Amino acid sequence: MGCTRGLLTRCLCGITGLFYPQYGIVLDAGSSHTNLYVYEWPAEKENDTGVVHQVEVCKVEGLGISGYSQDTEKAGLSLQRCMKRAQEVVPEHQHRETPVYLGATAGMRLLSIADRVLSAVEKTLRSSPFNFQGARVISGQEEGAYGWITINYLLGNFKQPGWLNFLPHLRSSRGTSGALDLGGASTQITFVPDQEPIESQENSLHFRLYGKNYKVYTHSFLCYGKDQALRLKLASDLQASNGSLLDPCFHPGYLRIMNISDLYTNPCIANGEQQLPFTQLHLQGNGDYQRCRMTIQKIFNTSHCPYSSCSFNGIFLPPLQGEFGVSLDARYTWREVSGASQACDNHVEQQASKVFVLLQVKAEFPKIKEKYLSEYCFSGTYILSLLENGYGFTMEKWQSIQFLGKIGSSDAGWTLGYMLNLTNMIPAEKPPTRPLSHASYYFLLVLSSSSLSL
Ligand SMILES: Nc1ccn([C@@H]2O[C@H](COP(=O)(O)OP(=O)(O)O)[C@@H](O)[C@H]2O)c(=O)n1
Ligand SMILES: [Ca+2]
Repeated sequence: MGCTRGLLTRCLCGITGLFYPQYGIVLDAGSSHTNLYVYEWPAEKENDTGVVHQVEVCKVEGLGISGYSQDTEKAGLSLQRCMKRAQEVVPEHQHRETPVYLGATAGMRLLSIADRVLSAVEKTLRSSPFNFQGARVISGQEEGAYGWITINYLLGNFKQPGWLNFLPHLRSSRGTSGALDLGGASTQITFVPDQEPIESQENSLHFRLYGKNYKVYTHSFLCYGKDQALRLKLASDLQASNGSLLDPCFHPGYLRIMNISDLYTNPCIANGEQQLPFTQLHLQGNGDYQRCRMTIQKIFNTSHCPYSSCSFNGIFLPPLQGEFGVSLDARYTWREVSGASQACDNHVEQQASKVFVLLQVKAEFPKIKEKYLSEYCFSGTYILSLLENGYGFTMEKWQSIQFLGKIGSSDAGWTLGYMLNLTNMIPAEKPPTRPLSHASYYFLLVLSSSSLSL
């Protein structure tokens, strides 16, 4: 029964709706795969007693939507199973009022025909019984911002009134936690620096949340997610090869043949192809952690910095400040490599070296897909290089990194922050103790950059 049919039905739904939990759905269309999240919160959100939390994650089978550029219809069809799952999770009488958002990240930022893929995806989402609110490619800055909001919302760092505070030990002692997101095609770093003002305008965000102002630094490195970073590395190594590569970032015995044209199919690698006298790359692993780090190092250009301090490629990075939560995807690499969710310096180094041994014993990892297993050596080493050499997490700073999977029942990715924003669930001002009769005080998210459209 839908809530729009008939006056009596509408009245009943209006009254009972006060007591039903509410739902929102966000699809995270990443470069490598899509996840659908269902969030739930108590209906009475205006007095802020409730907490928005994740009740379901459905992993879409197949490729990320940007992988269907040759057959865009399939991008839409691939989502159907998870949309059906969402229909089971959200009670039927609430389908029509439940908003659905799709946000696509770096894979789609790199795709010239992203609009065509989005149209196919929209077709599927519109045909669902939910209240479809739009499918779009979010900017790297938004991805960083929403990831930061998610982590701090879930940790209770905004000191939201009525917060359940079920994880007091993770709550940041210094106000807010920084957010690190390590994806397949891009990586984001977002935190509140001590240093003010933030030297570069495009890295600067301003928020007013629960009556407090936050000046936040963020940067998204397109092409420096681990899948694209591997391409950057291979393209760089190839320049000095004859088409055969002995690669220290793959385990001994590993063989892969790649078409050079496939390697050069995206904007991350510019114009190198024409100069190469061969059409295929023959890659042979000869795992060596130290040498792997050296080859990875080449993709971080640290030769110039127009600011007081930089990460790499001339991008401003203020001194690191406070604790950092590493979101979702790095967890995969981390969990299997180290078996621990907490990182610390020496331990990290040893574990990364161990990858090479572990990779030879596939039987130890029966559940891991071949693709991920074969790239563990590169992935683990790349993440270490990025954090240490790219962002400057030195030995003592490692203590400040927490590898997060879930906080409570919710994944620590950008999607929750995205939904909180779009459903006006984060107030700019502290809500008064007595509920207001209207929702006008909700939400004022002021972002200084013009490129960020919220
Ligand atoms: N079991 C898994 C699942 C994902 N992953 C990796 O996690 C990353 C997820 O990135 P993503 O698809 O969200 O890409 P972005 O669009 O965020 O850059 C990819 O590099 C996947 O290969 C993994 O290493 N192991
Ligand atoms: Ca992602």
